[in-house]
Amino acid sequence: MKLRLENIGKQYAKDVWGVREIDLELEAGIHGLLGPNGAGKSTLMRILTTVSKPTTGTAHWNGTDIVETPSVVRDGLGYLPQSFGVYPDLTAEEFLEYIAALRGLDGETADARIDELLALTNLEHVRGDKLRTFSGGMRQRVGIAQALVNDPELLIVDEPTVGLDPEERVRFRNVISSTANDRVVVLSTHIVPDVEATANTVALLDDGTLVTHTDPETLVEATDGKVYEYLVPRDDLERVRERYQVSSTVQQADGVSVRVIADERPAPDATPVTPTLEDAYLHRIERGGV
Ligand SMILES: Nc1ncnc2c1ncn2[C@@H]1O[C@H](COP(=O)(O)OP(=O)(O)OP(=O)(O)O)[C@@H](O)[C@H]1O
Repeated sequence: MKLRLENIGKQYAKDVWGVREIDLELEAGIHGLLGPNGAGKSTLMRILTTVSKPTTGTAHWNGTDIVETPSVVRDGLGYLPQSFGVYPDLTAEEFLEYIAALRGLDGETADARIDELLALTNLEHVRGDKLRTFSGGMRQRVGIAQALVNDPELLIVDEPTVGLDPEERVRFRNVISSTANDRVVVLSTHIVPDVEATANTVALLDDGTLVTHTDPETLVEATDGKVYEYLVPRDDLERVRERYQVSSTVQQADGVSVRVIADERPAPDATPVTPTLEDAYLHRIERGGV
């Protein structure tokens, strides 16, 4: 199972490229497509889902060109778009039955699959409830269930946790984690913890180009020795921000504790700390030339 992109570029207008020169190889597992707004994630997802054609390069799914033969992707694709419309008057079960029918599953197979998916997404207890009564997080879990109805080899999930509360976010990540067996999952997001909790690899996009594609540990290791914490007077915070990439701040009685990414110790009393994926992300995005 392999998705292979070579030199993929998408040009929207003269001098306007959504993505450029993307080389990427994705095998079974969860792959976080991470980048700030405007980095090119949606552009790349549209190409992967065959909604849009690349201007340059080639994309192959298991060796078949997806531009020439989009059906190789479409037939085995599960997709959860950013804004997932639901039918408010259907129950969760009815909605999944409807999707299963659209996907051509026979009644018996559909029933078994829907039971399985409702269990996977922790929605068994509300299977008979109308979707209008569901929270945002529950809807997203229905979204994942519908994307998995045909047991797709390629699952694409676009910004799935936006607008969810922290508890739902964790729940959703757990569901995503349990879907990765024997399929390629592409999780597009600008929320680093989503990727930290689930992804086997991270493809970092910035300004339309691929900054790096590696596993999260390697990405974090590359930031080793470059993250510091120290206390600054409140009035100095702006100066620190101008000089360094600030990963976080914590207000304290005697000033602000800042966490910065810096190639050298930013102040005599700054303590080196263990980097997180968020630190590594900021480090690479900054280096990517913001
Ligand atoms: N239809 C379009 N016409 C012109 N420019 C576009 C079009 N779609 C996207 N772009 C530009 O391409 C670049 C990448 O956009 P894209 O939507 O792929 O980024 P993104 O990473 O998905 O960001 P977001 O999270 O904000 O959707 C941006 O500079 C955007 O303005």
